[in-house]
Amino acid sequence: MTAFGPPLLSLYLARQQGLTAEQERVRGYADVVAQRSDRAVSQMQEAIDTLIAVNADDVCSDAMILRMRQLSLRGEFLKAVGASSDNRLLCSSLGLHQPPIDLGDPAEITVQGTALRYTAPLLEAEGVPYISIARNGFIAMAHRNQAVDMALGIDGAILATFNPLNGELRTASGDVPASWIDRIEGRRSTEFVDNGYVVAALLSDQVTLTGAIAAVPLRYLDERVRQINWRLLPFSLLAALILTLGLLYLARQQVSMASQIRQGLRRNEFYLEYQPVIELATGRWTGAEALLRWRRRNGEVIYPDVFIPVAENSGLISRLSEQVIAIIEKDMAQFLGDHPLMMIAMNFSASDIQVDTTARRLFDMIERNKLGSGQLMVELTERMLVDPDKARQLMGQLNDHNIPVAVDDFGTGYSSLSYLESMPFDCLKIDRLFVEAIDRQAATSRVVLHIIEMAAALGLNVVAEGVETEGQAQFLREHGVRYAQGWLYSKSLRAEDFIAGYSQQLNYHQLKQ
Ligand SMILES: Nc1nc2c(ncn2[C@@H]2O[C@@H]3COP(=O)(O)O[C@H]4[C@@H](O)[C@H](n5cnc6c(=O)[nH]c(N)nc65)O[C@@H]4COP(=O)(O)O[C@H]3[C@H]2O)c(=O)[nH]1
Repeated sequence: MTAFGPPLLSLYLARQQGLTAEQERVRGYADVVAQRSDRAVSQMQEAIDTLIAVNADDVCSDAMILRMRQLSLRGEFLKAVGASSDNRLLCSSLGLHQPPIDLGDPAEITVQGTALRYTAPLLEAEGVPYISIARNGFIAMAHRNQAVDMALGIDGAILATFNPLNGELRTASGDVPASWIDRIEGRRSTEFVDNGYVVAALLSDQVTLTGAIAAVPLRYLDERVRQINWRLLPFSLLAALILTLGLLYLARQQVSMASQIRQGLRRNEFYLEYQPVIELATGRWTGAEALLRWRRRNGEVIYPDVFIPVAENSGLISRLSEQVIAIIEKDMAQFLGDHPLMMIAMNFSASDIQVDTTARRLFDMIERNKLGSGQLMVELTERMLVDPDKARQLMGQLNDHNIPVAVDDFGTGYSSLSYLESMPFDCLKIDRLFVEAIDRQAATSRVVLHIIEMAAALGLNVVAEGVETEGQAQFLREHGVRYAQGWLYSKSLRAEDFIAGYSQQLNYHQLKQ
């Protein structure tokens, strides 16, 4: 499934890249339209300025008409230049108009007094409307569609100009929905996809206030995306291959770690360390948590966070749990017999809840060594309680054998108070995360108080995990927590070091009394 990621991503990227490129292209066309429109207007303005500057008494004299002809030939957009009065064309570069041609009312008159017409007729016979601007008795005309009359070689492309002040279309080479003009909304330019077209609309910032629009049918975008896709395909296939190989490698690693665990079990490479649990009020050692370690032949020590998940996924965890029980028996049976108030806690995994072989091994071991009630404790994490019926059944069996049960890493899972209430726990272990927060005055530090209150309400013993500072210990003591473990007191110790350490602290406390 993951291998589909790169090709899908490349399809998405091709579409995005294609759209950006197509929008740039369409924007370029709109730019050209605006520039042509500006050039036409500035040529018309210049022609009018030239005629005004002559300051002729007779604006339609032969000399003036000759001048008009010269001017109209000069600019590529100009079609005619003339003199007008009272909305009538008196004469132009085409000659004297007898009678004068009626121009009709202007469509707009600018603040400078320039009259604009978008449909001014020049010669009725031609029947082609011209745009014109008129000022101070002179008029200049250009072909109305000149700005948008370009051979783009794109079937179905639309070019248009509009008046940004009132949103009216001036010239267009196809159907332009009014909504395209509205989309500019106070911006200088915008690009979008609408109604089957990639559209660009912009305002000219040159001589005149002109809006320009260019639109190209979407099928050209699809073509572009196809081209980009072909270019990206080799890379996406390569990425898919690398990803697949990476996943295969990880899977093989898992498989090979599983076979190494099997080998480790055969070679007795696993051992336990014991982290003392102390009574917060006195500092006395009351027991320990057994933590599994794996020392490989090359001397490398591997921690449970690495190998426990692999053992769980490959069905090896029960064999590990059995080994833990066997090691506790070897390391601690004698010690526990000699110190009936000491307790060792071991971690159960999720599958130890599903099948009761681990529990039965534990009962046998306790019986064989005649260990006292509560000398072995089992820790279950909240996440293991997803099957509450199985969990309750196991806890019932453990209680019958006087084995207390602790809920481990409390607060990191999803248990609610009511959920916790329905499970016969004896002890609650506060996760290191909440203990760490005590010193930092973070919002999480308030959570620890709720956890303590909850445990008190349910009559549970509380052990705080990961205590590293005297400040944390003080806080926990003040709030009624009885037990703790953490580096403030001791890291986890090999069995012989734990036993030696226990004797030392016992002597210390006896001397103190
Ligand atoms: N930073 C800090 N860490 C502290 C401190 N005090 C203790 N720790 C570490 O916190 C972890 C406590 O064990 P856990 O919450 O039961 O969490 C355990 C437990 O869930 C699991 N585990 C360990 N041994 C076994 C085992 O025999 N069977 C199973 N199923 N799981 C085990 O692996 C987890 C990790 O164990 P470890 O790596 O040994 O890590 C241990 C311990 O070394 C402290 O003051 N500061």
